[in-house]
Amino acid sequence: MVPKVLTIAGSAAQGSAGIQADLKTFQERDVYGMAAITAMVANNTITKQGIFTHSLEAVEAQYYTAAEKVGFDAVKTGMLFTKEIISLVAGLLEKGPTKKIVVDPVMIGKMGSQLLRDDAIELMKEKLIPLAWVITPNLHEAERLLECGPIDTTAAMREAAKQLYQLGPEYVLVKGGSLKESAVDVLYDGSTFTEFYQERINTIHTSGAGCSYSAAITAELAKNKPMEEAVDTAKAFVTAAIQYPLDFGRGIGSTYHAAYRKYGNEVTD
Ligand SMILES: Nc1ncnc2c1ncn2[C@@H]1O[C@H](COP(=O)(O)OP(=O)(O)O)[C@@H](O)[C@H]1O
Ligand SMILES: Cc1ncc(COP(=O)(O)OP(=O)(O)O)c(N)n1
Repeated sequence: MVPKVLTIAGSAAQGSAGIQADLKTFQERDVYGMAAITAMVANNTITKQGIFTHSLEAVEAQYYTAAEKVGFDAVKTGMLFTKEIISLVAGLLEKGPTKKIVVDPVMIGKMGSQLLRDDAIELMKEKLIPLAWVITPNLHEAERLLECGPIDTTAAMREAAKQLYQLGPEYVLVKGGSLKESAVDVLYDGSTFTEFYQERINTIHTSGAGCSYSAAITAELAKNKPMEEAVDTAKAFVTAAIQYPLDFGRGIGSTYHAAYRKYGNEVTD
């Protein structure tokens, strides 16, 4: 039986991020993907149509449909948007079938949408992050969670990972996609740091990188891969997706989810 995974996240109508990125990634990584949609984001770099949330009842109903009919071996959360949705999702996952919970604390999209309300950050720290197997903040998200100044070196990322670990997850993965020199991510398990290094690829078309990375980690965890191996595979997957991006000719384009399958992970200049 193929491993089964659920994403609880927002829909990104333009296709590069959110639920759309998660499901494409799950398919590429050969796991059975399911989705409970929290909100619909109808924004891109050209047009801003808005964000439309689902009711709590609708989010819960989707969760139970996936959990009861199919079940899941790992789950990830993405855009949760409000305190109310965070509270609901934390309650569901606390009683859920697996501890393999990947929390991507999505806050602001690269196209400028606010995907988590400011007044929801505290609850995310209190209720959701302590349930996580791994959290995957980017540098901005780590700064907001810790209410600290700029995290812009690998030394600062290590310190941030240590402090975030105090919130209760089993692992912290701080993503350095916005570092100037290189794209290094730092994994911390409470005692050991592991760095995942990649030279910076010169492109603006990285929309969906974070979602696809955490979705790939979720897929590998569902296959019972240990955390380091899961992150290593996911890093190769997302690196290929960034190296062969989709440029739609207007604004920021998308990471390409099929790239790892088609071209492997040989990064060329
Ligand atoms: N230009 C780039 N070149 C290579 N890797 C990148 C680049 N931008 C982001 N990454 C990698 O993509 C993954 C997602 O990181 P990041 O872009 O920081 O997340 P988010 O999309 O949540 O902001 C990380 O592994 C990061 O190191
Ligand atoms: C609906 C929705 N969810 C999450 C994101 C953020 O995606 P991410 O891959 O972390 O980053 P960018 O897409 O902003 O590069 C999103 N944009 N939309």
